[in-house]
Amino acid sequence: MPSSSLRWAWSFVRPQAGGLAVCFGLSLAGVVAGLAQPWLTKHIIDDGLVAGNVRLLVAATLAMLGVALVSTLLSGVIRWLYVRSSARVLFAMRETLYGHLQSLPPRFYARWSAGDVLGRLDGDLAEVQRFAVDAPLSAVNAVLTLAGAVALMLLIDPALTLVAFVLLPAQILVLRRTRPWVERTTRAVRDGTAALTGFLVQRLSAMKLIQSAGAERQEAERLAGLDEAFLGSLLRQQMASFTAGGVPGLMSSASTAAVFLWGGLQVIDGSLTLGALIAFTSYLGRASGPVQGLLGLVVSAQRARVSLDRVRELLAEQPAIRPPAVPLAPAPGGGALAVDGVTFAHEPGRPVLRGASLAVPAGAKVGILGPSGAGKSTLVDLLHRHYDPEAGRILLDGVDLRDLDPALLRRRIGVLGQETPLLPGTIADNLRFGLPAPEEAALREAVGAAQLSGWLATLPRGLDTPVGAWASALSGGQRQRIALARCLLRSPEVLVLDEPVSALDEAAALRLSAEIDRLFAGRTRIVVSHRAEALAGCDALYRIEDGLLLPHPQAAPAGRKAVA
Ligand SMILES: Nc1ncnc2c1ncn2[C@@H]1O[C@H](COP(=O)(O)OP(=O)(O)OP(=O)(O)O)[C@@H](O)[C@H]1O
Repeated sequence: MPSSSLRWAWSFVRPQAGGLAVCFGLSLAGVVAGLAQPWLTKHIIDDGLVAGNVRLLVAATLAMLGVALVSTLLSGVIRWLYVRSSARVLFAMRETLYGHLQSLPPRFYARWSAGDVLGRLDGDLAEVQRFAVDAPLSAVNAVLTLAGAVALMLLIDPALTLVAFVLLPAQILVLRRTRPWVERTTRAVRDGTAALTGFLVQRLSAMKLIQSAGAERQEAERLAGLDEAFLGSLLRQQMASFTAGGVPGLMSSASTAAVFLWGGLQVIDGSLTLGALIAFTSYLGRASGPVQGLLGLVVSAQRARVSLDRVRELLAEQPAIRPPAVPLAPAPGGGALAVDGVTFAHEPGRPVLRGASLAVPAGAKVGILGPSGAGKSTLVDLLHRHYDPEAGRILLDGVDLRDLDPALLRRRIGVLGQETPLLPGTIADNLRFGLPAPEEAALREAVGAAQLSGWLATLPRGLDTPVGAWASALSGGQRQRIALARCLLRSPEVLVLDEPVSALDEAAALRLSAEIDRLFAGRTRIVVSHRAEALAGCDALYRIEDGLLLPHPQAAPAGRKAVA
């Protein structure tokens, strides 16, 4: 495993080192208690039963009971401490990864399937955490048990101990040979899980389309096809893991059989007591667990390595913007925007904007027209600093967006887009989303201005209606109005409207546009649309053509009402 990956995993384990160290210490006590039992068995048989010593028999049996009690208590405490530390490691990893995902641009979310990201955030992280925390604990446990058991076995019969472990080098060799196979098949299973989760996430959100298109059977068959492919990789991975674990396991059983044969012959000729053979085989049983465990750790290390690589692929994705080390204070100016020679490409060599320029005076309403795919949404994303221009700059009141605190910039420039995503929670939660704690009065005012009051009055729980159950029951207009109220609550200096009324019928679109004009009168507005009539009433019109922003003649049909 590359050392940088291990360092990354270790940085999450280190803060839990205290709790884990206590686990290690208690495990040591547990190992000693575990190893005492076969020794007591030996005394019970040889010195109690065979010698007819009742006092020793009772004492040793009581001691055995005490040891069992201590072992049980210790394992309870260890489990509690272990789960607490281990879960904290997983949570810290997941929170770090989620923080990173929050810094990634829309481009990332367009390229990666939700299922793939989820798979890495869930299954892969859990695999890494299991290895990072379980492995050291099980390794220490296994090494201590093994060392103790082997020492006691050597004490009982050195030659028999050699017989017990003669196949160990062969077991290690099998594991080394099967390693690439296990890794390859594990990656295939992880990828298959991601494909399945991705399929389900996409299909569940497009169920209405599937039903309308009558594609239920076709989609069910697709799922069955994915399941079939997944089963293939799962079986291959299981076979690889089985071979890597099962063949050495078989060798262990052969060693145990040899010990019984050799040791049994010694008991028959009187050179070994029956109690000693029973204790020896009991230690061998206790030692073969750790040997299997240590060999199994190699397999789980291989699986963790695949998962760690997959997690680090996510971490390697770069944010598109870097916040300034010391943000500049916003300049007073009332929201004048300037796009100055901006060039930007989503993919190398295919610029969407090439030297585009535009000046929007404070308080003006400017329309930007462009056919589908011209780069309108890309321009909006640049204005909201989801990306930075490759060349040129965008200025808000004369300050480069790159010099402003991104959170503050996104508060000052509001975007009302085509999509109006709602999060689980109440309607009020959705309105307040991202704001510290707006006054109740401000909330009511925004609701009134967005003309939501009438509709909310018909809901038994009003603003406290949970959106989760309702989201899909909300009409396009209701969603748009929630988005508008959310925007009003944030009171941006500049409002960017990216086809915000495209989901509405013409009459509703006209009404909402007129309201937006009234509510944001005097503030800078940029309206983006592919329809010229949606841009009537603008102070100036531009069109996006060949990556440039060119002045466009006012084209609203005479007598038509202004549309924002
Ligand atoms: N994440 C992305 N990766 C690669 N190319 C992209 C990405 N997003 C947009 N593009 C491309 O950039 C170009 C401009 O897209 P954009 O979404 O800005 O156009 P638009 O004018 O807003 O179109 P529409 O009116 O259909 O929304 C298109 O060719 C699009 O395919």
